Amino acid sequence: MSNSIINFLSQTPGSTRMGDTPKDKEAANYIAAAQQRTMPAHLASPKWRDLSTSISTGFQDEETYMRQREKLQQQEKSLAFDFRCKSRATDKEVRANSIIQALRRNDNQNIYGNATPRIGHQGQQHGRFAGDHFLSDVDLISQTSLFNVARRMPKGAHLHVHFNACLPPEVLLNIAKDMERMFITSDKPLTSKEAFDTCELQFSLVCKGKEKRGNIFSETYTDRQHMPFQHFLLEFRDMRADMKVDTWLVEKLMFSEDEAYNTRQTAHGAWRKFNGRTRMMKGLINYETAYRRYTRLLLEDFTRDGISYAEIRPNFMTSNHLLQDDGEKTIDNAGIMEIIIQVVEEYQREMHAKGGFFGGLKVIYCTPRSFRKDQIAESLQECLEFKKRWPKWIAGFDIIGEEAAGHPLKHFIPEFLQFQKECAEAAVSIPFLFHCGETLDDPEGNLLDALLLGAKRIGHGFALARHPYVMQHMKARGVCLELCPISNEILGLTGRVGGHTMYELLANNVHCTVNSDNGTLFRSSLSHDFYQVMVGKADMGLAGWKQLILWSLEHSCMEDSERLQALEAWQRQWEDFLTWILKVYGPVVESKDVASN
Ligand SMILES: O=c1[nH]cnc2c1ncn2[C@@H]1O[C@H](CO)[C@@H](O)[C@H]1O
Repeated sequence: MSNSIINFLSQTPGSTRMGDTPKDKEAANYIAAAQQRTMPAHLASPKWRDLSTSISTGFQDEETYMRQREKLQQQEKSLAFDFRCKSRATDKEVRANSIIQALRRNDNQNIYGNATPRIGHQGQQHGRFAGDHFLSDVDLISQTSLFNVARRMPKGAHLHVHFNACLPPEVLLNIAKDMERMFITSDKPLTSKEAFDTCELQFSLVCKGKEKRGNIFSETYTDRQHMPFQHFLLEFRDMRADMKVDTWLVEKLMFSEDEAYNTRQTAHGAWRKFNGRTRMMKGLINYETAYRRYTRLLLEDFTRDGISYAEIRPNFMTSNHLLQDDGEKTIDNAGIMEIIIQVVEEYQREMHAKGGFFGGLKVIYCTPRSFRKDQIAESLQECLEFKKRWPKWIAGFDIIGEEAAGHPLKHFIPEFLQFQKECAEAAVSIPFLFHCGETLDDPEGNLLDALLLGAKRIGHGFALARHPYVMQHMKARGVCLELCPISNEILGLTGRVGGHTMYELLANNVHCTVNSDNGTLFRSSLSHDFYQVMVGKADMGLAGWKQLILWSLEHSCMEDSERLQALEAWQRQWEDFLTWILKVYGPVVESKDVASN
């Protein structure tokens, strides 16, 4: 570089140093020192006090070079998010992790390696691999041993799950089949193959005499006329001999591979399909029988999936109440809370009687971000009332819906501040658990507002990696992220899990948890999200999974006594899980290793 350029770049004329370098150095030392403080004492190196000279670059021989390289690598590893769990791993955990890594290799060879390659552009063949698009791999995933392990793993707390979209679609469709007053509507008559493919269906329970009937399969069908669901099921058979009605309905509710990943799909396009599906779910869940059964089945599903505590997000709207089964009377939001509480308490009693454990469930009061300010104020009021009435059951408050399309957090600042004031006066604590940064770049500054509003956790936070200053503040405050990797992939933030920003966020020691968001629509469960987190990076292991689980318990809204109980139960389950891995997969892996030696 010529001297004149150096002088131009430099703040100090005549200096050979570039511009802000001394300050950058100071800042780098400062950050490294801060990170080092969290490192175990035996690994802390005093040389780190000055980064620019702590590592020499002139080496006389390869051996010295390699020693320095090794040291640097060790120091970097010691800053990794999973280092604490790795360095404290028990013998059993070390063995279980080697088994898990061997299973990953076996799956790559036996499941992905043996599957027929796919044909791409101009006939190019693409081999199958773990970590490819989730919906491309989902059938292979269920055949892998790693997924079997993920399913069996006790996962602690599930902190981000939308209550209307967490169980397989068949569940609500089957309940609806028995409802006499259940009607189906469509935005167009189903008179062509194209109409079957593109129609948007909705369901509603309508009381006697209030329906406006029509036949969805007739040319004259219009204006979302109601067709009894039971008639629809019978007539569908005559219309489509090529397809079972159950299959068709279930497929309507779930994202397909081509829909999510075809080259022309966009994040906004995926959200339009997503919103159509949540509208379809709405009428399937908003009546008493469905709501009760769904709550119960969800608890059973949590137990099967190794989840021992959850904070669920029902969508509360003052304009949208639950119906009684005849479609006549409505049940208000307080009635919804009562149903949830009854069903959960009953389940806990049953579990307890069987010698099992379910650590409980709390509700995150959610309301749409598309609401007007007065509606948000009303929702906040109701949330506060609920907290006073059922202190143990309300975890926090959140606003939901597509972030890029609805109101940003800053739109509601006066309402949020007023709410905080009223909470303080009532001596109750209702943390904000805001959805934000569920975008590539957070153009509206929602992450910043979440920080200023004192949010306890962030739903998603995908964009946080691009905001290092906010990120450092969040770390300092102990804010935790609720990652939803499969959701983010399907809703267009990353092509494949390996490109998810969680790996950068974790590398920066941001506390994170793993969550499923809307498993119904994504063909997934929490086990699938844990699976994806593992296969997204080669260096993920059991210690990483464990740290994410421990953070889920630590950052949940449980009371300390509840948390302690949940942690103790989880520790017992974790030991059983390790024993299970060693027993079931130890012999398989070890005999294979012997065979390949
Ligand atoms: O990832 C998400 N971000 C924001 N809102 C969501 C997400 N998933 C679901 N919902 C919202 O929750 C309601 C029930 O499913 C839906 O209305 C949807 O907009």
